[in-house]
Formats: sequence, structure tokens, C-alpha cells
Amino acid sequence: MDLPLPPPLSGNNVGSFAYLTVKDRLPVILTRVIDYLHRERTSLGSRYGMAAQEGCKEVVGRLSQMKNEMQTNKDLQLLQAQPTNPHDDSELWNHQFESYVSEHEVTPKWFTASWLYVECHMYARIHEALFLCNALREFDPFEEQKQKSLEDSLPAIEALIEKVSTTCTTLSSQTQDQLKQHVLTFFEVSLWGNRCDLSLSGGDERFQEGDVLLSLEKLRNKIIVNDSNMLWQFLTSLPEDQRDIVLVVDNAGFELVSDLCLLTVLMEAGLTTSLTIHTKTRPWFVSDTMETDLRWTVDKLRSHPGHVGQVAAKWSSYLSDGRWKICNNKFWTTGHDFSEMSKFGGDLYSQLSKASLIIFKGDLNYRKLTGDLEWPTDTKFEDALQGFRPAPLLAVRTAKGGPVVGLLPDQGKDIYSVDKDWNTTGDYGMIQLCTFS
Ligand SMILES: O=P(O)(O)OC[C@@]1(O)O[C@H](CO)[C@@H](O)[C@@H]1O
Ligand SMILES: [Mn+2]
Repeated sequence: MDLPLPPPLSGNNVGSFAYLTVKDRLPVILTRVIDYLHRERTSLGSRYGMAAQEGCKEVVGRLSQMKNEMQTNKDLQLLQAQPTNPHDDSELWNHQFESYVSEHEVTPKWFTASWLYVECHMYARIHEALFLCNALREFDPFEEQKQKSLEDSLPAIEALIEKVSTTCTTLSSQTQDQLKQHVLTFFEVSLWGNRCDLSLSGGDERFQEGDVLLSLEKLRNKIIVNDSNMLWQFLTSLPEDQRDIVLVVDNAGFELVSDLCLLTVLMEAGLTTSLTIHTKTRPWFVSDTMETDLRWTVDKLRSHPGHVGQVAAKWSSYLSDGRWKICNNKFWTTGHDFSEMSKFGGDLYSQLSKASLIIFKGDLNYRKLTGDLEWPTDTKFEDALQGFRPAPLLAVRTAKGGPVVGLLPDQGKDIYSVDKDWNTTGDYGMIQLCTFS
């Protein structure tokens, strides 16, 4: 008999990280968007036309109303259909709402529904509020923050790309062991890149200060699940003509650059036959990467002198000659966790099933992998996936509030005794593999 599942993390647990997120962090993020639209309405008018300037008022009205509903624990709302949006997911949202009502016999509310559902709902509603105004449909209220975070990280990016260039020129003359070290180094850089997200900070600046390569050794004991050795074995055991890697990216800015560096090294080391990057179709969790952010990042870095410009020019050619593909799927920005993907995102599930390895970046992907449930930390990773097994998968995330699974029996307690906030600050990381074998 199956054991009952743990409850979901939720804002109804007063004092919990989920509660504090709904109470404090989400209203701050929303207020920033409201203030931005109000302050920048004239410049938005010059960019998107007079109707956009007028539209800002309506959007501010809708968002202020949502903020009030959130803070007074009112119901979540149904979403309006968006027939002209190719990524319209209102049906999925409304179906989830109705299912919640049938299951719980009450409507979902901001502090009582699951944290995952509620937090995702906020971003869908921000997007809806903009989409309902024709002139502001394409406007991304977080674009400026994402771009600034990349610009602020430029010194760290220069150091990292310098390392990519030198690594790639020497790869062919390396021993297997040296190759392994190089590749795993870039997985670690990509891991710590995940500390730079703008949702945890409520939109406050977060960027990579200093050369992360210099801190890798010191940070290694903060990787609480480190399947790097298994990962290396797995990657090198894949048949040479079947190394189709899928990367589900997370935040734009330094993290995205660290991911592109990882892809570059994997490719140059002959560990890939195809590379597909999945991005988001709506502004999401402040800093998540949309296709426009990815293209902007590559173009921006291309205009940079030296190695940065040269490497970014290569990225640009990989994207245009199809060696790197960008994929978008609306399922990523629904409120569903991944155990529900085969049911509600069947097209994505079958696409992912063709991969040799799927790399999931970041905390939110980890929350969706594990259903955002209150799992004991020694739960097996595979059990927490609850049947989600399209292909072997790797989670690379710093712990910022979501569940943590796959630890040894006393490991959670031991880490807690050193640092009480260990699972919410992003100071601890995981490189966690599940090959289902
Ligand atoms: O997925 P990411 O970018 O690593 O993290 C997103 C995140 O900061 O947003 C939420 C806080 O609002 C947390 O779930 C999580 O830590
Ligand atoms: Mn993110």
C-alpha cells in the first residue's frame, strides 16, 4: 500500500518560510512592479505608444487589487482566456482552480492553498494584468532588473569566460582525469550561479561579486548532495551518438552565463550530440530567463571586447546554426508540479523523454520536481519525484526554501546545528542525479 504523501508547503503554516514569502516577499515584488509602472508610464508611452501610457493606470489598478486580495487572504481568481496568446494556459489554471474546489470543498486562498500554487499564480496574474492591455502585452516588468544584474556581474563574467576560453583550447590534450575536473568545475560554477536570483531577495540587487572560480574549493563542503562522480560516469558512459542534453535554465544574469559556459565545455569536451535550452514564456519569479533574455544576453556580451565577445559570438552562431536549440513550453509557467506533467503537459513530457539527460536548474524547478511537499530530508530523491521519470535527470540548485531530499538520516540535523537557516539562504547546494537504474 502507498504511504500517504506529506502535506504541501503552505502559507498557512505561520512563521514558515512559505508564510513569510506570501506575507512579505510577494507583496514587495508586486509593489515594485506597481511603482515601476507608475513611475515609468511616460517612458513606456514613448516605447510602446500612448495607449501604453494610458494602460499603465489600468494595470496598476489590477495589480493593486491583487495585492489587497493577497494581503487579506482572499480567493485566488480564475484567469481570462487569451485567444491571441500562443502560450495561453488559462484553461490549465482554471482547471486547477476547479479541481482544488472539488477536492477541498473551499476556494483556494492566498495563505491556505499550497505555496507553489499561490506563488506561481501571482506571476500568471501579473502577466494577465499586462496582457489585458494590448499595448503592454510584450512588456516585461522585470527586464530592467535582469539586465542590470548581468551588467553588475560583468567583472565575474569576464573571469569566467577567460577560464572557458583557456579550458576549451586545451581540452583535446587533457587526460580523462583532467577532463573530468574541468567539466565538474563548470557544473559547480553553474550551481553557485543559482545564488543570484531576484525572487528570494524580493527584487533587491543580486549579482555575482568576484571570481567564483576562486571560491569553489571553499564552497565544496556546502554541497550537501554531490553526485558529481556518478554524473561523470553517467555522461561518459552514454553512447557517443546519443548524448542529447536538455537544460532547463533558471535565472538570467550571471547564472545564465554560467549555464552557457557549462554547455560550451560539455560540447567542446565531446559530451553532447545535441543541446536544447528551455526558457520561460512569461515573466516569471522576477529573474527567470525568457527567450528574449537569452538572446539579449548573447548579443550584449558579443559587443564586449576580448574573450567575452569571442565566446559570445560562438554562442550566437550555435543558436543560429541550430547546434543549440531554444524551446518554449507553456507548462513550465503553470502552477503544476512535474509529477503532473504527463497529464497536463503531455507534449513536453514526450519531448523530454527523448533526452539522454535533463538538467534542471534552480530552486523552483526542484520544488516542482519534489511536488513542494514537506518531505523528510532523508526521503529518496526518486520517491519524491512521484513517478516523474521522462529521462535521467540532474538537479543543480541552491536551497532557497523548497524541500530538500536525498540526505543521509542525520545529515539534516547536523547541518541545522551549524546553520539554522541552511535551507533558505542559498548558501548550500545540491548536484543530485537520478538515473532510475
Ligand atoms: O528557482 P530559483 O530562482 O532558484 O529560486 C526561486 C526562489 O527564490 O523563489 C522563491 C522565493 O520567492 C523560492 O522558492 C526560491 O528560493
Ligand atoms: Mn528563478
